[in-house]
Amino acid sequence: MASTSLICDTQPWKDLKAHTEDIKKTHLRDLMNDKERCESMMVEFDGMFLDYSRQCATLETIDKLYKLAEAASLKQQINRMYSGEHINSTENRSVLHVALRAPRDAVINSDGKNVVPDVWNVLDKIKDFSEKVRNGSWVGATGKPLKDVIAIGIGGSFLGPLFVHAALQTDPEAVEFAKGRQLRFLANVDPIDVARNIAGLNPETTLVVVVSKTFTTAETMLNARTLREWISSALGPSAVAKHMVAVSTNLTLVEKFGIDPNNAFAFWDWVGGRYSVCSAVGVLPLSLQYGFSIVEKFLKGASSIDEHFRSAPFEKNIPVLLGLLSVWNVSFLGYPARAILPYSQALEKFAPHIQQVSMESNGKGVSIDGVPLPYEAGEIDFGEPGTNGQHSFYQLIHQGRVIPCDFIGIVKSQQPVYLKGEVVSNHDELMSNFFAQPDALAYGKTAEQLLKENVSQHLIPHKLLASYEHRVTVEGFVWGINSFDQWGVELGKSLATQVRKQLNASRTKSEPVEGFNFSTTTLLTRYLQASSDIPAEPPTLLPRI
Ligand SMILES: O=P(O)(O)OC[C@H]1O[C@](O)(CO)[C@@H](O)[C@@H]1O
Repeated sequence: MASTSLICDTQPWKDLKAHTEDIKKTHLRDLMNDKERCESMMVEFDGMFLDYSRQCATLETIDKLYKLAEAASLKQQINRMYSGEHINSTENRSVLHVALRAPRDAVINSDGKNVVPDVWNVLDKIKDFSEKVRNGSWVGATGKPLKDVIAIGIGGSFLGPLFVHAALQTDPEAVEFAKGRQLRFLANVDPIDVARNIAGLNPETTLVVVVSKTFTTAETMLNARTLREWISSALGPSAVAKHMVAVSTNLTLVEKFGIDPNNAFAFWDWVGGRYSVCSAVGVLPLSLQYGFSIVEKFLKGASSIDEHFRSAPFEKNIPVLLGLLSVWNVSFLGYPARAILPYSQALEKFAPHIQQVSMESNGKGVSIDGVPLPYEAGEIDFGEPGTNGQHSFYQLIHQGRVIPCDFIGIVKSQQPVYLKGEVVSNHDELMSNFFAQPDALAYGKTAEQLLKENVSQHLIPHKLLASYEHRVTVEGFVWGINSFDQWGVELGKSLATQVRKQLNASRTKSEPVEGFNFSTTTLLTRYLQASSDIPAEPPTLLPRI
């Protein structure tokens, strides 16, 4: 395609538009009776089993979607990503999170340089450091082992690591490695989050990891200063060297903050924040909690999907199929939302993480060349683990609106329970719901007959993660947008800077609120008035719980 042309001007897009009318006349119940169709809508790779037969699509739809992919040069776009081209053109950067989990001997170039050795240097450094902390050869300022970790970070410097931590918390092997240790995440600038994080912790035995790609994010830096004060007021300023380390691409600012660059773990501008869980962003805190060997397994799983995404033909390529179906649902069937429904409590933080990966990536109104899009891109992602969601928002999906759902099932529970006298194990009970709900949605009242279907096979978080990352990429490539920048978010940040300046000026010099619209001026003024009697407290006076 020419650089300013849009995918909606291509014949495959127009064909799909026309085809939508036929599909709308078809009931999913009838589509589900076509065994041949259903069989061809099941794909398996390395322990993952995808069944997309409950999508409102026929084999003809899928064929037309492949043609759309061709028109969007999807294969070439994927190749460009893997070969380190600057596909994040607005920021003039490669997009190479796949290099973070590549095997040691892989070659992945960015700007003519193989980045894999750099990746492994950092991984080796993390392995070494986390082992020292875990075995007590790296101790705190008073000689005590550091058994608790607070990771400070927000957005991509928080959600991915939190998702993996939540998934590992009940994994029997990981639990053994984590004995006697705690990992907490401090994200919100709300002082309540600080209070909750330090509750019950002793600075003497706490290691703080400041995680920020830019090392400029206002919330993270204030939280970092707050915990620096918490440590130095208790143990003296020199204790910071033993109790604070950093993960960042900006090592200059790390040093300026007062963290020894030797205790900083680097990553690179070719890693987007929301794609950074496999960099030191996730690997460091998780290795401190569970040991590097557990985290390495995670990287290997993601790498397996990376290879699959790069090389599998589209009809067997799980992220490509997921991406094309999402485009179909959003841009052709007009369904703006998507529910992510893992039937696994261990995946409780998966939907919030994917929310950022997907919505910050593809929530765009212009094409990569700056042309306003005459079609919707991105979707509203939300979700909860089953069965909890069933008792919350499922009713609307059953009878209110059509919302495409990702049902994610796990074959083996991390913590199997089978009570004597019960008909099924607790996990079977969970999975009964997993099998029932998609059919209840597809068929209405005939769900009972379909409970016997075996939809899912073994599924593990690292593969799930990489598959979803690549799905977002596929959608972005087809929609012709840049999935790797986030200018909307940047606008919010600069407006917050203006507000911060105003609050400071009003509080310290009684300057009136100016330069904002009527509504914001009113609200700011009222806020300043109502909070004027709150005394300034040094961070050391934060409540100790
Ligand atoms: O890691 P940093 O630089 O602190 O940024 C945190 C988050 O802020 C954003 O830039 C915008 O919210 C995200 O993309 C990023 O994950």
